[in-house]
Amino acid sequence: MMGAVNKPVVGIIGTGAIGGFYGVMLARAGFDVHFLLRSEFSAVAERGLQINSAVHGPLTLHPAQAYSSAEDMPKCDWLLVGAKTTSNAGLAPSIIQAAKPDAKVLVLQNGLDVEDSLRELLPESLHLLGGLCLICVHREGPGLVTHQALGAVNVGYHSGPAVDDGARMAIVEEGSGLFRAAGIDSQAMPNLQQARWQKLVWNIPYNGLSVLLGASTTPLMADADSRALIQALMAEVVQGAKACGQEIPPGYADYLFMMTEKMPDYWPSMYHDFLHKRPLELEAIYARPLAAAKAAGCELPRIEALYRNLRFIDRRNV
Ligand SMILES: NC(=O)C1=CN([C@@H]2O[C@H](COP(=O)(O)OP(=O)(O)OC[C@H]3O[C@@H](n4cnc5c(N)ncnc54)[C@H](OP(=O)(O)O)[C@@H]3O)[C@@H](O)[C@H]2O)C=CC1
Ligand SMILES: CC(C)(CO)C(=O)C(=O)O
Repeated sequence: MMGAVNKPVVGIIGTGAIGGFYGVMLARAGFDVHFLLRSEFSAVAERGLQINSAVHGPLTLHPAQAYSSAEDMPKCDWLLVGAKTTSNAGLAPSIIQAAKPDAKVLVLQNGLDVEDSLRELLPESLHLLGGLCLICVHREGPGLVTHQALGAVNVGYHSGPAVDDGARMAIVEEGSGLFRAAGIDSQAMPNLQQARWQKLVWNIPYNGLSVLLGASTTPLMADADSRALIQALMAEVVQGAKACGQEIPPGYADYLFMMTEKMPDYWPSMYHDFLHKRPLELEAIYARPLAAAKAAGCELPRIEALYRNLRFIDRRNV
């Protein structure tokens, strides 16, 4: 492992599949990484973090700098938020506690406008960024993450003290640079809103259908009816994005569809939430895109039907 001299101090707020994977990769690249945990704190404090990666092989971080309270963490330059969107507002006090006054807070989550509920609770001096993770990871047990495929993180600026595009892109590049230094692909995105819509082209069909139909990607891609449904849902996301002024590149939905055919069989993170009776990220992945499209005069009936089915399931899944 390289020395951490002059490298930014990184805090992981919510060390699950995403927080654990990227945190371990950054720590192994020599960054000084501190992990905030909740239910898995004791296990990680005792045994460290283990990533079983189909891409990088088995990766262990032991000891891991684990904390059950942000009050015990050192002040960090970068905070990577790896909790689900459903806990964002409640995380603000921990983020503030662990942040240097000019820290950068990078929200590694799916969905639209996920930074908004945090922004109003954070001091103006903190930079807020969004990160779109193209990766297949899930928690296998306490401190144990399975990484099946992919890994890139695309980063964009949301809000904060950087006043012009140049200053914003410099911070975004710094964020992308952290991941690249750890051997992870990362692009600096000039338009976070567009990047969030683009990611939804995958999450809106697959996350929801995995829960509704109880099926992972391989069976979903093997059946003519689910394939037609996925393509129709993807087309609606592209339409919604366009209505909101965000252009999805032509052929992008087809590219994602074909990429999913080549991926190993995968259960999206929403299915894991359903299985473990955790709240589903319906607000971020469905309600906000639907509301944004509606406000722009665009109805998305298939997405709306999927959303209503999922709300029914979510309410009964306690
Ligand atoms: N998994 C994937 O492949 C991908 C996920 N995403 C997105 O990334 C985000 C994170 O997903 P994922 O990593 O799968 O989720 P996980 O459920 O694996 O991880 C969330 C973690 O946050 C922790 N947490 C929640 N609240 C707190 C708190 N108050 N204090 C400390 N820790 C807390 C949870 O702890 P506890 O155990 O106590 O609940 C858990 O460890 C989601 O928005 C998801 O949509 C994006 C791309 C791919
Ligand atoms: C689209 C996918 C599977 C990887 O590209 C992903 O990032 C997700 O589960 O949100």
